[in-house]
Amino acid sequence: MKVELRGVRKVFGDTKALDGVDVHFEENKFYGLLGKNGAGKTTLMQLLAGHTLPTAGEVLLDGEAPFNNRDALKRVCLINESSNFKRRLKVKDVLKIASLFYPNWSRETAEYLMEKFNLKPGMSTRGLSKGMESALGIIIGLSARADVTIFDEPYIGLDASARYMFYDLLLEEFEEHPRTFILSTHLIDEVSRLFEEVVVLKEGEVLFQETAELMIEKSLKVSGTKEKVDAFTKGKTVIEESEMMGMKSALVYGEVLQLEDAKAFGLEAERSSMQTLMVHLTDQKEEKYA
Ligand SMILES: Nc1ncnc2c1ncn2[C@@H]1O[C@H](COP(=O)(O)OP(=O)(O)OP(=O)(O)O)[C@@H](O)[C@H]1O
Repeated sequence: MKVELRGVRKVFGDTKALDGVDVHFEENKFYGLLGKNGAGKTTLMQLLAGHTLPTAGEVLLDGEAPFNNRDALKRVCLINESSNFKRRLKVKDVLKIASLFYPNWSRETAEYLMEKFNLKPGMSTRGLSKGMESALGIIIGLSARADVTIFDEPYIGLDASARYMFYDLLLEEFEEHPRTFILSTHLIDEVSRLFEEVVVLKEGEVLFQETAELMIEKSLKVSGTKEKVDAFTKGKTVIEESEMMGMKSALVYGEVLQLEDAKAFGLEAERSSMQTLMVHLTDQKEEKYA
């Protein structure tokens, strides 16, 4: 399923949640949707899932708007931060309802994941802990096998080992039953190995859309004497630097840079993590590194 937003604006009162967003998501690719708090990630995902209408512009799933479009919505599954199952239902009833809505629903996957997350069919949704609620959301998201599967920080309350199990399950599902995954998270380094492509939002706009590999190859953290670091970084875009007693380190971003080039300068050099890059790129006042 081809997914795109064209010139999308979404305004809430005086707040521009999205402001002229053009972005596309290809079939069967794994995307990270990143940005600081309030950047517009949830708004974008809700537009894709047809939960709301854009103020201007178009949201298109295979050329059709998802809002009020039952056929399109059956092919998209959005799992939120905490799905908040407010009604008094049993876990098995929630799964039954989901299975009736999503045409590609996999009962085997649901059963397998229930075991993995230790959820029992007879449990009442009211009595679930935050982590169990998140697990139930994840079970629905993966068992639905929707062409476009979107997770908006779905791990609230899950401990580290359950989160890593979730990432492994995502990878397993992606390999065995490819579909488009869009995952929004602030725990970037935990999951960045899964991303093929990254869409970064900043203040309601797309800062960039890039392959994860290229994003990392465009970063270089160098350290050494101030003199050598300054000589190496001259003419390059430094997004973060620090100095102490004549020694300096700098994070450079923007063009594909080789570790060997920095080492030939007598510097220590390494790639940045995606999380560190995101912190500095989205904190920049001007987008001078594009
Ligand atoms: N229903 C709403 N009513 C009013 N303002 C809203 C509403 N939904 C979102 N906003 C505002 O739109 C902006 C973007 O919010 P959004 O939730 O999309 O950001 P986000 O990137 O998902 O943030 P976070 O990482 O904190 O979840 C914020 O300023 C937010 O306050």
